[in-house]
Amino acid sequence: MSFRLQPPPVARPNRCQLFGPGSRPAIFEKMAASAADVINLDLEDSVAPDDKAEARKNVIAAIGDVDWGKKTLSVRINGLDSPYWYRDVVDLMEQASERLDQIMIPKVGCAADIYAVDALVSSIEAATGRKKRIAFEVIIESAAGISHVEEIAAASPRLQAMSLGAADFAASMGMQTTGIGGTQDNYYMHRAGQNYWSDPWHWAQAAIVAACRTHGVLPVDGPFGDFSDDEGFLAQARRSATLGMVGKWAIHPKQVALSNSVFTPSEAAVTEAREILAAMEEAKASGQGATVYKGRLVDIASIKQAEVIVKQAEMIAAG
Ligand SMILES: CC(=O)SCCNC(=O)CCNC(=O)[C@H](O)C(C)(C)COP(=O)(O)OP(=O)(O)OC[C@H]1O[C@@H](n2cnc3c(N)ncnc32)[C@H](O)[C@@H]1OP(=O)(O)O
Ligand SMILES: O=CC(=O)O
Ligand SMILES: [Mg+2]
Repeated sequence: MSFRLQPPPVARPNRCQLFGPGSRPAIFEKMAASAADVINLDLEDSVAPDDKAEARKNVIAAIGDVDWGKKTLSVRINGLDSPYWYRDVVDLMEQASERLDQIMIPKVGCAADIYAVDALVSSIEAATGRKKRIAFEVIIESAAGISHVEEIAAASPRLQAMSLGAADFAASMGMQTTGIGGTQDNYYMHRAGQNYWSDPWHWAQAAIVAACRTHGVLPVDGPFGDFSDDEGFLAQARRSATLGMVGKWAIHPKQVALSNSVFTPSEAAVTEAREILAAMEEAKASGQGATVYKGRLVDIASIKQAEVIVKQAEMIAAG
């Protein structure tokens, strides 16, 4: 371990982030009744330009009026390249109730983007005397965002989570696809007459996880557009969980249970992790740094691996 310790991220469940357009208030109660850990009311790309002002009003009213329970309540503002974002921030911070937890900043390209929003939010917090310090989450969804991912992860103590936005990311990178996440037909290796599909999102996800883990931010997988394809969603989510991501977006309510099922450690995984910890306790008691569990090596690193799963399960249970 480096002399500089890896900071832990915020301890709250983030297995699924359910999105809904701010221009569709009829679904807000349904979002609140869902099993998602995080709710993202959207002012950005699911809202048409003519509806931006109305969506902002809907969202501000719903933050105070709807019972969001214990969920993390986040609003996705418009991008800093738009004429809408400053008004999103000012109105949310001046008019929304203290129930608002978080602001999601889309299409971040560098640390200065977060600095700009932080300066505005900090000033309004001080001027209005808001008690709850607003947290930030960001979306990495551009070539600039992924190129500057580490400085972005380190940009503000407000930053709690970072998502990969596969749709805008693909567009910004010039990728030849209109699919949002998941397997891409033309991304395969060929050998001996067989095609083997590979994962075009993997490198960006791994970069995000590394930046997040370095700076104590939750890494999250973004949208999977084909909400008729449950198996495709599950495969994408399982790859993300295996890489170290803690959750995934749902762009349709049917994806919430799928995401929760993947990002909640299974009973079997938790039992095995506890058994590894017990085996290592026994090994330590007899002066050993390594031992054998079910025919395989476990050592001091295995304690940390097992603790990831046990802590995640305990944090979710505490809820
Ligand atoms: C690339 C990105 O930026 S992704 C993030 C931005 N995108 C979004 O926020 C889109 C979020 N999703 C949606 O807007 C919608 O789910 C759509 C447009 C994809 C589909 O909406 P619909 O055609 O209404 O879906 P469908 O008919 O299957 O809905 C089934 C039920 O779920 C409800 N529902 C639909 N979407 C949502 C949602 N996001 N949250 C909660 N409930 C929802 C519907 O009202 C309907 O309820 P009912 O059974 O009581 O009538
Ligand atoms: O905002 C999300 C995306 O995939 O783009
Ligand atoms: Mg996007």
